[in-house]
Amino acid sequence: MNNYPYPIKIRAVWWREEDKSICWINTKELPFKEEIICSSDPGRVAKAIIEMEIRGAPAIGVAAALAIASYAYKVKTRDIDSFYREVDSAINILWNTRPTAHNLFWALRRMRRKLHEAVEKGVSVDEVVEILENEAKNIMDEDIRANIKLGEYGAELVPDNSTILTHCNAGALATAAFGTAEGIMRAAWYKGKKIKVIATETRPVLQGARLTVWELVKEGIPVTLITDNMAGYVIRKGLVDLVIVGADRITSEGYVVNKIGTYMIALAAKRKGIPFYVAAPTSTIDLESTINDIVIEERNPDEVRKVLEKYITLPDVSALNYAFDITDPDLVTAIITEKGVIKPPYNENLPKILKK
Ligand SMILES: CSC[C@H]1O[C@H](OP(=O)(O)O)[C@H](O)[C@@H]1O
Repeated sequence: MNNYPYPIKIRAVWWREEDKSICWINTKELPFKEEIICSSDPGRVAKAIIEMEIRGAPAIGVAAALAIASYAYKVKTRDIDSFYREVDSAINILWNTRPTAHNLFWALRRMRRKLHEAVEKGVSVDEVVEILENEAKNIMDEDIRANIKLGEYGAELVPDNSTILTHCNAGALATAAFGTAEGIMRAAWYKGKKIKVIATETRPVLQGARLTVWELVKEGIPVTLITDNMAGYVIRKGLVDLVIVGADRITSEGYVVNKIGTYMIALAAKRKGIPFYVAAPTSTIDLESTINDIVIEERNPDEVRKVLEKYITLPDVSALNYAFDITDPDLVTAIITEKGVIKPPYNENLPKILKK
């Protein structure tokens, strides 16, 4: 299952064989505390996703799949119809955690399909449990391999001695391992390219300051932290050679849904004439969706009113908290996936690459 071509130093979520549970690093506590939590309770995993202990589109999908496989071991009934109902209700709990990342629904559809197919075949509960475990582990392993593959494709686009700006965290802490945007940085670094990274802090949850900085320091990759509102100036000043970000959903037209603030960075990159790359496994791409189907998660406004749980404004002031924004296809230089680098026109080229 393993033998990956690069060292896997950080994982966001993983399977614990001894008790068939899902484990995760609680990203809310990073960078100052590395807390590991394990559970077989889909409700507890759902809470972890909602409260962003587990976050990042691919990581959310892998976590949901592992949670279903783990819960299946704990269901007591041997009656297949009751078993189906219990596992299906667990899928619904995880389905309703966060609305934007396509990977969550992509992973849960795979688990539900395996469950349905197995029950239709009339296999025993024990056999269904094993099928679900295998599917969840495949989803996790496929994610890691996809990140490594897209990392290698992307590394070819990274000039030696270049400075990459990234937003939020699309790293090992947003995926099963290795990362997407940070996966490209890792692959380039392992291939000996002398890269530097500028990471935005990424208000309000500070994924950049807390997670991307922590990840890149652990890898020994030079990283400089900036505030979100510095991004435009450092690009204008010529300190950035290329931008690489992750994605939570990519529509059939090539609209990219990503962390709030991505759109402004894409506009600045376009104005400066530097490449703006989006790194995402194909599990992020939803060819069935258009811009009209995008749901932008609105989170608790207190995340905006506070920094690290301390109010920075009047507690009852009105506040908006959009977790994501939408970047137009014409601002995206290329979409880098495990199946290759996709160039515009995306509405034509996305289907071609996904059929490969
Ligand atoms: C590798 S995709 C990571 C993607 O997910 C993040 O959002 P969140 O931290 O709210 O889950 C962000 O949009 C990243 O680009």
